[in-house]
Amino acid sequence: MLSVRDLTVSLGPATAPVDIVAGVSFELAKGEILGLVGESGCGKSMTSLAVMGLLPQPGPQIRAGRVLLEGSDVTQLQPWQRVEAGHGRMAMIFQEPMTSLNPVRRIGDQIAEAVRVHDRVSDAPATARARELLELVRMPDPAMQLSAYPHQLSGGQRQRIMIAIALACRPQVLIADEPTTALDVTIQVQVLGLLRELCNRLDMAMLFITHDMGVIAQLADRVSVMYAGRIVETADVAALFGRPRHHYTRGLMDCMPSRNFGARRLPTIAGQPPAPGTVGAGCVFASRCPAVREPCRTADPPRAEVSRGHEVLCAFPLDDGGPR
Ligand SMILES: Nc1ncnc2c1ncn2[C@@H]1O[C@H](COP(=O)(O)OP(=O)(O)OP(=O)(O)O)[C@@H](O)[C@H]1O
Repeated sequence: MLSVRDLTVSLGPATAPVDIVAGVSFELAKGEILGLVGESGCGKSMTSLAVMGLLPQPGPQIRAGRVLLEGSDVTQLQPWQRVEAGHGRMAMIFQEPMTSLNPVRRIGDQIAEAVRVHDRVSDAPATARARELLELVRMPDPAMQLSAYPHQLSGGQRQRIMIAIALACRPQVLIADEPTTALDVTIQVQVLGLLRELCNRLDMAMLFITHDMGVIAQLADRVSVMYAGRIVETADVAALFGRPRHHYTRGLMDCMPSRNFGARRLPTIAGQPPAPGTVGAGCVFASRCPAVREPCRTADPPRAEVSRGHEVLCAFPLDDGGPR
């Protein structure tokens, strides 16, 4: 459904670009959920905005690579140009629904507006579809919610409204950028359950961005781990959590509270990721890697398929990361 190949997003002039996303590739099949996980600043949001055609302007630019939606190259098209050209549909939801919802317009009007734009229908069918969308995202009493204002809803309900608006274009691919981070844990579980159900029911693919390994474990089918603008490991969720092969992935797992029950202090990965523009030759993780060897500091690591569907960007991957 979606194929991203060698995507590179850069800041600065073309003569001296600073890469904030460097050669990112992934594939997303119908109905599949791919988790994109990594610490703050590693380039998750820039990757998703580049895929959507929504990079902030002026600012970062796609310098290389391709975004293929059902085989059509949409790399340089704005979202509305994609729809007009019949290149399929993608939608995105963000962390804080209040920054996307208009506080002085009723929920029904905001959903119906999205329906009118995409389906080119008049007010009555748009409102009927808005109600259907509220039912689809399992809002209680949809008829009444149509006339509510955003401030009358809880955080979880507002995120359901954003999902309803995103579904108005009948997306083949939904990109969710930390949509549950601001919600408390019980509501988070409900919204994650809803997203999973919608992917199954609508055969919709989802790229789910988070810094939370626990959320990935609950929700995703496959996971890509990102570090300093690169995808360093991709695998099925079971393979990645059961047998991580990149030293960074192992480090992230070692930091998970659920794996350190009762510990007085959580382990950390010493050091900081390199700032964009300071990346030199060799592996980007070399300065923090507990297993670094001399070649890692000078030669770019190879991308190897260590088992079927399990890729790792490392010259000396872990081979003993069995179940822990
Ligand atoms: N509009 C912008 N202009 C210039 N640089 C930016 C812009 N937005 C982000 N960056 C930089 O690009 C890099 C990647 O940022 P990005 O927001 O994609 O990271 P992230 O992994 O999504 O982090 P977070 O989880 O904190 O959102 C960072 O170094 C960030 O400082």
